[in-house]
Amino acid sequence: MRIDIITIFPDYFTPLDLSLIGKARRSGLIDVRLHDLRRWTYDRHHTVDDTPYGGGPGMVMKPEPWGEALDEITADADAGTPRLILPTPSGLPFTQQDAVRLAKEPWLIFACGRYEGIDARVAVDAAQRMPVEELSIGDYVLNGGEVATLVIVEAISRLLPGVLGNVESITQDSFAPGTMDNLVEGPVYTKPPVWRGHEVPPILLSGHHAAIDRWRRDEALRKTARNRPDLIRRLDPESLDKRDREV
Ligand SMILES: COc1ccc2nc(C(=O)O)sc2c1
Repeated sequence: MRIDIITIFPDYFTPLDLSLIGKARRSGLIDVRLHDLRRWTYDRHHTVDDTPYGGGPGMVMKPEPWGEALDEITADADAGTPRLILPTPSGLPFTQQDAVRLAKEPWLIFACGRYEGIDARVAVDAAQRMPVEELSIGDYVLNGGEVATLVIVEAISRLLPGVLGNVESITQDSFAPGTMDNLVEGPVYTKPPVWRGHEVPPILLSGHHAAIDRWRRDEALRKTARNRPDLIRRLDPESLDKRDREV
């Protein structure tokens, strides 16, 4: 997968050099390219923003640098057609299902807004040449799209074949499509079996894998009901067995 990130703060993305994603980049599994938006400005101050039409507080990102940046980056005709992701508080909620869907894309471009946002015509103009998605990582506002892009890129990249050593862990993730659809993970434990008087639930030491799987699902249902009743309401009743309904 190729990922282009356009930002006025490229240094925000040094975390993508670390850990499993950094390893995947070095092995060529993921091709991440950072672009400083100011490269497409030509005044002395490399201006990327201006006052909003209609008045109001703050500044809006000018369309010209974005248009030229997207033109140049997407001119790479051999790379196919990218999907443009615009992180914004007003976007559609980004979910694990979106991560699974976007992990199948060959080429993503992230446009990191700052200030009050990017001139709306940038998305309209880009949509004439590629799919465009406005996504939000949550009901709160950040100072820009960089942190949201880091979150989305990590959620997607970890699903790519070869990035995580243990593929099995993906299927047990919270929200993972399939058995964990709309469920959060229950508690996890490791050695020692007793720590400060706190015992690991004996079932986990029993070696009875079917019973352990059942216990884990029970705990996931309990934790989801406690912390995310909104997800419980979304559960497909058909996906619940008799035991699930008793939990
Ligand atoms: C101006 O660009 C922004 C500002 C805040 C913000 N908050 C996001 C979020 O997903 O919460 S994305 C995003 C982009």
